[in-house]
Amino acid sequence: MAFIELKDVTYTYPLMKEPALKNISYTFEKGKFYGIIGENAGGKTTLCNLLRGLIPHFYKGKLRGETIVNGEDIKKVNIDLLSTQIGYVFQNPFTQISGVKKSVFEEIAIGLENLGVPKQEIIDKVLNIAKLVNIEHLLQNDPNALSGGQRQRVAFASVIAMDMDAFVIDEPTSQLDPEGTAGIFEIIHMLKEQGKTVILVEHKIDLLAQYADEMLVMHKGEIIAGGPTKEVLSDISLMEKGAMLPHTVLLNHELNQKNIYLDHVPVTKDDCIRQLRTRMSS
Ligand SMILES: Nc1ncnc2c1ncn2[C@@H]1O[C@H](COP(=O)(O)OP(=O)(O)OP(=O)(O)O)[C@@H](O)[C@H]1O
Repeated sequence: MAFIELKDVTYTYPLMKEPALKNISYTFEKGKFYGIIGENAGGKTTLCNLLRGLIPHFYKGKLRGETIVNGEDIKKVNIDLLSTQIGYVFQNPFTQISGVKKSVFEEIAIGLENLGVPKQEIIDKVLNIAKLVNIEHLLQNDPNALSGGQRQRVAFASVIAMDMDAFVIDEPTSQLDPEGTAGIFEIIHMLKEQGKTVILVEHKIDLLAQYADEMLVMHKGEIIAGGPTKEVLSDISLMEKGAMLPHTVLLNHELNQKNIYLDHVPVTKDDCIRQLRTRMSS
């Protein structure tokens, strides 16, 4: 079932000549996990701003085409209502932290309080999420005195605490080490298992390849490839347009140069190992 439909959308920020998004058409279905990749300044964050309704409700500029959310044109959708349906984890965790709360606990609880959730339910939810995101030990700390990685976890926790239908998440692991990154991916995967729609901008392509149902590749404001993850990431030519591809796809390419061919292009490590084992034992 379609959740967000983009129909030939072109968007130009105020005072800019070049559009940041060009002729974008794509359908995001309910309950799927979408990964967005592409070169720097390719338009990924701008696409997130559109999906979350910040374009056109917050960012003005020139917008052409249609964005349909749950069957309704986004121009007519109430942005406050939308913010209770689609959670947005911003790229910069410093933007997300409210700056007005004295403890991490209060920071995570802020959205739930605004929704009028009963006090005991708020406490249970915050403790639960803090455990999931591994920030229990920070709950009494000042949110403004956290490291970048800690802020990123708190920002992420405060959004997923809201238990929305969909999440637009822009580079949630940029400040995290491999262990922290793997933890965030596990939680995102869990959200998907709960039937949530997840749209994730991320540079860590090997993890995206493992979890995402569909991938979109952006280049100069356009979606140059979009569809099932395996199909999209098998296309080695995307590297010429600045897209990072999984290491296994690069390895497969090297093997092909030496006339060694696997059954299909492996986009995950497990698939690659399986295929190599089969080949070596035959
Ligand atoms: N608020 C803004 N006002 C004017 N131009 C902007 C604004 N935000 C982004 N842009 C421009 O829009 C284009 C797309 O930027 P965007 O941040 O969406 O790309 P991105 O793919 O998310 O990049 P990155 O990977 O570096 O985060 C860039 O040319 C950028 O300079």
